[in-house]
Amino acid sequence: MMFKSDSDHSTLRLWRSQRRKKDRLTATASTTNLSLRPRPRLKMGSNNIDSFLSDKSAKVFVAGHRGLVGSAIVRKLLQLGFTNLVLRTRAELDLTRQSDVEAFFSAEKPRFVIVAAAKVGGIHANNTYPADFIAINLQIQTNVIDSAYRNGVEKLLFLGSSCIYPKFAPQPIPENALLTGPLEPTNEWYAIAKIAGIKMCQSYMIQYKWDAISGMPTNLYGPYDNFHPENSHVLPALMRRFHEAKVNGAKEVVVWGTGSPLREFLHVDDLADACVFLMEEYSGLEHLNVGSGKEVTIKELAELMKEVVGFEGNLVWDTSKPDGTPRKLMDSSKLAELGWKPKISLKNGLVDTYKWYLENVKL
Ligand SMILES: NC(=O)C1=CN([C@@H]2O[C@H](COP(=O)(O)OP(=O)(O)OC[C@H]3O[C@@H](n4cnc5c(N)ncnc54)[C@H](OP(=O)(O)O)[C@@H]3O)[C@@H](O)[C@H]2O)C=CC1
Ligand SMILES: C[C@H]1O[C@H](OP(=O)(O)OP(=O)(O)OC[C@H]2O[C@@H](n3cnc4c(=O)[nH]c(N)nc43)[C@H](O)[C@@H]2O)[C@@H](O)[C@@H](O)C1=O
Repeated sequence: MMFKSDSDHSTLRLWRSQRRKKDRLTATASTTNLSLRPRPRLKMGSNNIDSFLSDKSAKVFVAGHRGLVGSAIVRKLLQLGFTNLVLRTRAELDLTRQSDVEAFFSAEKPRFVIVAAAKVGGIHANNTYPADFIAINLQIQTNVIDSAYRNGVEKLLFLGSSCIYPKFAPQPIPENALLTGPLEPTNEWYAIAKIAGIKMCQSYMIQYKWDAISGMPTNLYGPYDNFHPENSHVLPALMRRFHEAKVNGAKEVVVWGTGSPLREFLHVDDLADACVFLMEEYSGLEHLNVGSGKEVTIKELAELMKEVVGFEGNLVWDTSKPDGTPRKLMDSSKLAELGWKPKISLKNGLVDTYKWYLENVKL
């Protein structure tokens, strides 16, 4: 089965059905240039099984396993029965250090890699620390992707972000809107690093026929999010602010910007499910959007958060803070065509995340 889009580099392939064919190295003439052909000399593991899910003893390195995304991926893999996860904190392995990353891959030889380690933050952090956002992310992803390739990793999943798209991209944003216009200034440094990560995966796929894919998640939330008052994303920031206001009996809560920007939110457990799906089902050159398909204004999000947390005061809008991009709803129809859909509604996800927050976050 094959899916095609209209971009030059966008032959989407349901690789699994192809790779089950007996002669796996035979590609059709029409797909030879963009297709992924395994490199037998780099095959790892004694049983040589292609499917990610068919060997739960395969060694999987989840980079960034204590973060929002990495921890959800680890939960998902453990739930699926994976028994050989390789995990390192930043203190144990600083992924910005090339020689340390090379030594780690050379010693551990993981069979699969999911890159969920990055310098991440909300609109204020991105705007305030542009050098960190471009430099750290370029370093982490370059070191991990290159070392993974050089040490025989079979498949790697790189995670970007919906901020890679132009500020005024068509809505919902298709994958081929990439590099068609200027970026949102508040996060262009981070976006440039993420775009470089996508291009690096594509280039290794083209030159080395290596199975390095990219997923572009929309705005995420859930357990183990960053609840920092200034540097976090809007959803955890508001959860904490409303909670503290409720506990302290405050009459109002300040929310940044005008409240008019639209954002699409996806629960991180859905994202983790999508990551496993991509590892199992997808080996195309093009990055794939991973979204919920549902958007809300920041004002609607704040009202919903107020209700979930049980704060009874007023909202005050601080319009001196930036709104950022006006709208970034992603078109995730390609992923849907492949067979993946999110399950968790925003309301249910907020209720669950607030429950987790009450049980786990110490104020
Ligand atoms: N959060 C969101 O809304 C979205 C996130 N994404 C993407 O998902 C991925 C994960 O993001 P998220 O989970 O939110 O981020 P978090 O900040 O929650 O987690 C980042 C993880 O990266 C690790 N890390 C950071 N720097 C280093 C380093 N130098 N060496 C080793 N490890 C490091 C951290 O390790 P430690 O805990 O040890 O410090 C942490 O575990 C990123 O690629 C991000 O771009 C995409 C779209 C939206
Ligand atoms: C995932 C994505 O996240 C970032 O982009 P963003 O979507 O603009 O991120 P945000 O969650 O920080 O803000 C969303 C909206 O919400 C408003 N807002 C209100 N009140 C608060 C507030 O208290 N905190 C924050 N952070 N925002 C607030 C805020 O003004 C903005 O209008 C990228 O930099 C980049 O990291 C990236 O890829």
